[in-house]
Amino acid sequence: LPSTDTMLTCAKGSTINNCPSDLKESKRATEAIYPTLKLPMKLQFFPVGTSIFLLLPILPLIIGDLNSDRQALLDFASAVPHSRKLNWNYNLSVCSSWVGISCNDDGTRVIGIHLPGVGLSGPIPANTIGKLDALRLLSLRSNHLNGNLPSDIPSIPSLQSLYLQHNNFSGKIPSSLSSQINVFDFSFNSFSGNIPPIINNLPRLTVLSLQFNSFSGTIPKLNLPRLKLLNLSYNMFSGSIPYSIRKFPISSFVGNSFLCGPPLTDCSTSSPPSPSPIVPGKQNAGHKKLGTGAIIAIAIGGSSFIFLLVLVVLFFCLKKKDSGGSNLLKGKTATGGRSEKPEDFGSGVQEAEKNKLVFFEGCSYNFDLEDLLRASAEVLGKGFYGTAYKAILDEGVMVVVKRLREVGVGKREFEQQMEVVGRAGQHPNVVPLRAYYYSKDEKLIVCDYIPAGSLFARLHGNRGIGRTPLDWDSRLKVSLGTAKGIAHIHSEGGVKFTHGNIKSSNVLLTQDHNACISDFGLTPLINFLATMSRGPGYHAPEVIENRKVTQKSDVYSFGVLLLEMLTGKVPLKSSRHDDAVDLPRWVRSVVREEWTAEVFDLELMRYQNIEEEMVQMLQIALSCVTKELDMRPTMNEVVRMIEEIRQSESDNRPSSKDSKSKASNVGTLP
Ligand SMILES: Nc1ncnc2c1ncn2[C@@H]1O[C@H](COP(=O)(O)OP(=O)(O)OP(=O)(O)O)[C@@H](O)[C@H]1O
Repeated sequence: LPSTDTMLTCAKGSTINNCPSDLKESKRATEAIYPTLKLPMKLQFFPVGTSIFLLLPILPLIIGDLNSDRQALLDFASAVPHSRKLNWNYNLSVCSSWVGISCNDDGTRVIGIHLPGVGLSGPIPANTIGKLDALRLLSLRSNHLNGNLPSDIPSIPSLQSLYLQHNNFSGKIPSSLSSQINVFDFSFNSFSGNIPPIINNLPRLTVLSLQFNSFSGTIPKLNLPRLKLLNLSYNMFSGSIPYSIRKFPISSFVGNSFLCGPPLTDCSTSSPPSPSPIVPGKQNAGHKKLGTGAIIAIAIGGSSFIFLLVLVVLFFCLKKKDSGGSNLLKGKTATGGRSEKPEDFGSGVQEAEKNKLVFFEGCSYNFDLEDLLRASAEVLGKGFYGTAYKAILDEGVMVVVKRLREVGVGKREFEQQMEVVGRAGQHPNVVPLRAYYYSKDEKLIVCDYIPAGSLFARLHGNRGIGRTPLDWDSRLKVSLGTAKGIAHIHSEGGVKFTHGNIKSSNVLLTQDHNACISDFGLTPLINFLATMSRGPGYHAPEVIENRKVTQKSDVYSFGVLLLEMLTGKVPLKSSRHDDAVDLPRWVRSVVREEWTAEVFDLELMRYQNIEEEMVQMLQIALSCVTKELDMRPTMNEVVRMIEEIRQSESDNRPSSKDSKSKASNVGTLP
């Protein structure tokens, strides 16, 4: 270290040129890290300051900040080649613009690196990622990284989730691990050595995935109370499976020839582990030489094995060719979903066109098509736009992938429409859209998974015992939310932009009944006849007669949706629902006969003092389903009218006795 005097000389100087040359670098670094702190200039007045100044250059090492995080990331990016552009530019904001980086709430530290499938290759040097001492999640899966994992990475004190699967890392698991780790995925690499006993020092560990590596030795006694998922399959473990992990399924252990004990075969019946006779080496120096017979037997066995292997590989290659590339997502029908045959999605994706998922602006996800195709998935259902799949990506991110069929436009038109759709899709009542994909044979749309199901399912599903009806307050909330979502789509997309497919299965609900509208803006992309073939339940008369889709035809469909919520009836001629009717016509006829109270869903009759609100909602619905489109309100007007229901009600909430007379007023409406 330079002498205190030299330090002071430098500290007193107002410009960097006053520093002796050996200190210029350190002063520069200090000022880069603390651009607003002029601490060194003030230190001259306080003797104690000298020692603080001495500490300054190493302070970032002790207490990291965003600048040190940025530098560590830049060091990583410059040392590790990557084929995908990361936008890690010094002039851009680390927290909002750098691909794959997430920060804490106040934007002062990097807490997540999420770079799956970005073409990272080669080894990771020490002192890069390992310096990010606030990091909680590191996902580098599905890259081409190799070499040893630097020991400073898994020992980052705050690290909770480590996803390194599908790379080519080798060497041992580092001996120092953060005690915060709860997900440890090293699968599909070339790691070797034992499972270090230190793994027992991870009390929070819930996932330990080490499958498809070259780990060997006996499995240590694992004392991990929170462990939910364990996979040690396809390694070279030997000996008996410890009691503490025998509860895990057989799939957790298969592929380890010398491993025994439940759930695999009993140790007494399986052959004891023995050194490999095939590759005699140093370890076998003390063992008996093999006889000629044994060598011939091994040779015959070996060549049969290779022959079989070639056959299996050939079989899979042919199968792959057959299905157009099928290590793709296999759906399983969701519980309660339609019982159709699961399909592969992405089966038409050309190899050359992979990784061209286009993310909508503001989307912080960073996965690629291959991640989607590899993710575990289930079929949610089949609509007329195509099949919807729920896909769970590695970090637990759930998305819905819609595989569009009957797309009747070219790539440019598709992309232009997606631009508008992306712009219109940013609203709390619109399902967040994340990405799309277009190729000759495959068109996909990716959006968030909304957990509590659709309005259709809540209104008409599970009519049996244990059903919880959707109460009136929730229906009111859903009506307003949906109206706001559609109004937003109309105003953001421009006058010609329509939703085009408003119906209760396209209104998705969050746990607290916040409504999100989905599947909008797709009508212009889809073959119109395919659209119409689904029945006229929600379609305005002009859509059926003249194929005239406008924002006013959306208003009509929304009116039908309101009637569906008020009556509990399905607005379709459906063989599967007995109470499916042409709702606007039926409601009008009942109201005309002044039996308005009869239209309401019996399930709503148990709630007190809601008739006035229901009647007001019925008025709004009927104004939306007016045959003359010019007489229909705009969606903004509909929002205002629904908002007024509660405002007027909060002043003067009527008793249920008034309902009969109020209900009869509906008959005077258009
Ligand atoms: N983002 C999502 N989150 C949760 N469930 C969804 C999501 N998108 C669709 N679903 C559900 O998946 C099922 C199939 O949806 P899909 O949109 O493909 O068909 P649909 O709504 O029945 O018809 P259409 O194609 O006309 O919109 C429906 O039950 C729908 O409610």
